[in-house]
Amino acid sequence: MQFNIVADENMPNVEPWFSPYAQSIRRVAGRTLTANALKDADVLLVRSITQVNKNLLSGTPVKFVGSATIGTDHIDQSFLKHQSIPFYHAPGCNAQSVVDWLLSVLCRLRLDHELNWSQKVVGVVGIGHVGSKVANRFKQFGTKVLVCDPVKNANGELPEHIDLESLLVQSDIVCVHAPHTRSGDYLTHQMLNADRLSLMPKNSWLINAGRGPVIEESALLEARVKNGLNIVLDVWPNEPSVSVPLLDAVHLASPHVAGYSLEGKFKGTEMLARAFAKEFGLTAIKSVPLPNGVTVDARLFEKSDVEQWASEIVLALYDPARDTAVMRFSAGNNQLDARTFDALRKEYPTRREIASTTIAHAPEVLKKRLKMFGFTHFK
Ligand SMILES: NC(=O)C1=CN([C@@H]2O[C@H](COP(=O)(O)OP(=O)(O)OC[C@H]3O[C@@H](n4cnc5c(N)ncnc54)[C@H](O)[C@@H]3O)[C@@H](O)[C@H]2O)C=CC1
Ligand SMILES: O=C(O)C(=O)[C@H](O)COP(=O)(O)O
Repeated sequence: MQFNIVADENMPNVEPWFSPYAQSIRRVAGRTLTANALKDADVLLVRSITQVNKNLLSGTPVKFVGSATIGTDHIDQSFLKHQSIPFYHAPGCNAQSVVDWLLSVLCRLRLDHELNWSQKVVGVVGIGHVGSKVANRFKQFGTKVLVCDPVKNANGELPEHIDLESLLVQSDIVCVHAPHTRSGDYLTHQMLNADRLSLMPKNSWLINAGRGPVIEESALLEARVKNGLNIVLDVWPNEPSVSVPLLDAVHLASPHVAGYSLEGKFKGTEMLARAFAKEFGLTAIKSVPLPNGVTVDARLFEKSDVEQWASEIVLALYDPARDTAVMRFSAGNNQLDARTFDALRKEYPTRREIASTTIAHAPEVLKKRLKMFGFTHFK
């Protein structure tokens, strides 16, 4: 059986993974996709910017939907289930990318704001694929970590869970890795509102790489002014638009790219291809190899302080200060508009993960520090 496949234009490797089963592969702009563009489609492959629901799929022959993402808040899964359309996403595909993004953020804050983050109390909200890796990485540095995940706790999976309010009161740095949900017992829509943010210690830090609407924009701005809250955002309350007052209020900004490592993107497509092959009883191709990772010469970043030296090396892979500057430069008077936000993501430069990177000429003391960040290749 051969399929007509419609895939988001920003998904890598669709051709090598899907061409063995494809009558056609058509690339489309995910944000503006309409039912009309799916009138002959058997398979729909999307990213987070396509709302997949009754409006999009009614009257189309689509019989498989895949999203090369961790998050699923753009998918009406109950509609798909009701229509018996199999749906797969890519749990965990870019979790390591988000961890690496966070480490770069912390290194930038260490250098620019002397934030000695590894000695602080860090609260992690949402302990799934991303949050659990984040918590474990902090523990490598000996950091005290508090965790909040009421869903896992209710299932008896997270005995160390503390409630959100206690976590906010006790943490110097809060990292949000929760999904965006609008229903259920533990909905996260605007979960971080003015009352909750007011619980955070003065001048503490809030970092969100989960979903934007988990935090209320007006509450963030108020907490910045009233409580000196320091803010880092990869995801935005009204994404894809970003208001200039909010962009001005944050210390570091990026256009929803925490998950954008090459490794994460490759894995997302691969997971969908394997799920697709299994669903239709087909044989998946073996692999699409990743390009070789990069080598960084430690001597180019030498500093007398080993923590600073390691930070400079992490920032050589990815520096969120660059994204911050690009977003500010690209914004108009009142907002960074949706089209510009999407363009920044579409044209995003290739980023490699820490674990794919080789460090050359690092002395033992530096190697020891770099291993804490997840570097494993040295020469
Ligand atoms: N910025 C980016 O580029 C990326 C963002 N994401 C976002 O990060 C989110 C987390 O990713 P994963 O860890 O892979 O997802 P996951 O589904 O593995 O874990 C999410 C965790 O959040 C927990 N959770 C649900 N409601 C909660 C609440 N009210 N309070 C605290 N925790 C709650 C769940 O129980 C679950 O353990 C995704 O849903 C996605 O929206 C994911 C990848 C990249
Ligand atoms: O996987 C997720 O969930 C994410 O947030 C992705 O990194 C979002 O990337 P796009 O699908 O919007 O390209």
